[in-house]
Amino acid sequence: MTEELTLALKKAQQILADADCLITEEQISAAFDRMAEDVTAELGERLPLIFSVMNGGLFATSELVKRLKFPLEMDYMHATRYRMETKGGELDWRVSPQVSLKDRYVLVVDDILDEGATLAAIMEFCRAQGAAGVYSAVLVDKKHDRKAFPDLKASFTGLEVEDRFLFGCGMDFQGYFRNLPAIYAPQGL
Ligand SMILES: O=P(O)(O)OC[C@H]1O[C@H](OP(=O)(O)OP(=O)(O)O)[C@H](O)[C@@H]1O
Ligand SMILES: Nc1nc2[nH]cnc2c(=O)[nH]1
Repeated sequence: MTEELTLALKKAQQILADADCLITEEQISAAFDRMAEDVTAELGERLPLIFSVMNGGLFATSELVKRLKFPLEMDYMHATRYRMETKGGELDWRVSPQVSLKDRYVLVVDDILDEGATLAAIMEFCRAQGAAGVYSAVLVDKKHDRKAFPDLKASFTGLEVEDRFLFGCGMDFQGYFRNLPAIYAPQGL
């Protein structure tokens, strides 16, 4: 490995060693079980189109769909507004859905609803495309009063979490740790 990569590895290892685990793997798994039950009750007979919001939504989508035992279709979209930062900026639409949403029941899956600007824009886009019903599922909803509009909620929420910068379960810290099966907050953030 290059010296640069070795340094990056050591730094990342230290961040993880110092981080607080806020939600355990067992709690995450139980949350996905509950969400899957609720999604099945609502969409099990609707042949839904499930969209993963890349990159953060990949983990949650995988965990959710493997618990859904009914016919559905999967696709993805890519919108980002945090990039390598811990504060959100303008929403950058990188990939729009490539399939028709007209008359379809759509479920948008993401890792986190924080301020909600990302999800709100995606939901509006899906409605404008003529979807018959637009639903959202997020693994975590961050508790604070900075939502894009009051009472903004996902249709299906796994867990509520305190107002700290999070990583794990799809969420990255400086590009790392999306793979971790539990949720952490770095020291000091
Ligand atoms: O509720 P908001 O404040 O809008 O934030 C939530 C969004 O932020 C993260 O994406 P990010 O922009 O970091 O892109 P990524 O998924 O590629 O990491 C996350 O995956 C959500 O899509
Ligand atoms: N990794 C990460 N991405 C986010 N996007 C919005 N909030 C967060 C957060 O707490 N962590």
